[in-house]
Amino acid sequence: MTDPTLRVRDLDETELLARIVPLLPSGEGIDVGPGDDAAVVRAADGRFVVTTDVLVERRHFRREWSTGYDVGHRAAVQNLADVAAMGARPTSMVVSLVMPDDLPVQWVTDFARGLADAAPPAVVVGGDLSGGDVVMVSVTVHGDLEGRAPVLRSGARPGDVLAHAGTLGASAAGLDLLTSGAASPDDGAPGVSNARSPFVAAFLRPDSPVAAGPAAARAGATAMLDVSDGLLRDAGRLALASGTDLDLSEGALMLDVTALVPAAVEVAMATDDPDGAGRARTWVLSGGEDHGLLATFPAEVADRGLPDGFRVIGDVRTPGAAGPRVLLDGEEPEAATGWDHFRP
Ligand SMILES: Nc1ncnc2c1ncn2[C@@H]1O[C@H](COP(=O)(O)OP(=O)(O)O)[C@@H](O)[C@H]1O
Ligand SMILES: Cc1ncc(C[n+]2csc(CCOP(=O)(O)OP(=O)(O)O)c2C)c(N)n1
Ligand SMILES: [Mg+2]
Repeated sequence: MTDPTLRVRDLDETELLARIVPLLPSGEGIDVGPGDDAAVVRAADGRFVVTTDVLVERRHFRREWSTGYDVGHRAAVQNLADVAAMGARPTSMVVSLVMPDDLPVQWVTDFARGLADAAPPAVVVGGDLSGGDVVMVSVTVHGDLEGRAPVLRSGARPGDVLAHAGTLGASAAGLDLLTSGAASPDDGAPGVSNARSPFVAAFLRPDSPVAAGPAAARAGATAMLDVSDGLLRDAGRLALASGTDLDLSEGALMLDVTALVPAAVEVAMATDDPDGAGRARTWVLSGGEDHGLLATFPAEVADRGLPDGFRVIGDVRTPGAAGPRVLLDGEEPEAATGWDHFRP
């Protein structure tokens, strides 16, 4: 265990890297890993998938709530989900970390451990360190299409089924539990938080069904994306790209809503809100950061059986005069809200 009083400013960059790099996952297919000016990674397919996302302190996480381990885990998962949503297998990632100089070194090594636990099947081949006023993480992940066509957002066709793999609303429930003060994350072991509430855990360390992405592609998924900003908002993006309507079934989402009712009641009690249970439905429809996979499949594929983890939550329809949009049991939802960085 690192001395908890040791700060990033007590070490130089080389010493800090010497503590981080041995913790990172390495593996096959890498000709040059961390330590040179750049990495060299083999790309068997002749193409590679690449995606990047940032996490910014106070915008995506708070250090009072998230340990370094949590942030490392989340940074990996958020990016792996984007590769999976193309139908690809994640292979390698580069990770950049900006941090204030009073950040404990233990936070940084916990970050590396969280990253290492969530990254597989991807390995870490490099990154960058810099000082800054807040903690900021940028991850770029590469993926292997294994000879298949990528699964785009634009391929849904009327008659396809709409399916989802992963959880819906649990992360948003966890965020509201923490924001309202109904739950606290500090009941875990130091370093690796061990939140007692499964919802808080879902928020701090989301779990994306990464292997379901390539499985969906192999099964013939026509379109796919990961749900980061909320089901209605992200489904709207898929509908627009495909030029179709997507009709969600309220009944198919009932179990997701029911699972969140205990959390909704806790938040309602903490905030004196009489419409407590209504929150559960809002979390399912508009909560983000669960990083489940939303995909469309031809009806024949659904008849034969969808890949593991996927279940039908709606269908794809010819758009009406209003243009491509998302419906709930055939009706326009009251408010298609979700996360937007510039118009919250
Ligand atoms: N600064 C940027 N420069 C170029 N392309 C960008 C930039 N920011 C976002 N994009 C692209 O816009 C699309 C949507 O981004 P985003 O909403 O972050 O996707 P996701 O939710 O999958 O992470 C992606 O294809 C992304 O690569
Ligand atoms: C402290 C804090 N407040 C609010 C949120 C909620 N939140 C922040 S970003 C976001 C949406 C997903 O992030 P984004 O950067 O849009 O990811 P992308 O769509 O690019 O994958 C949500 C729901 C949070 N995670 N942490
Ligand atoms: Mg993004």
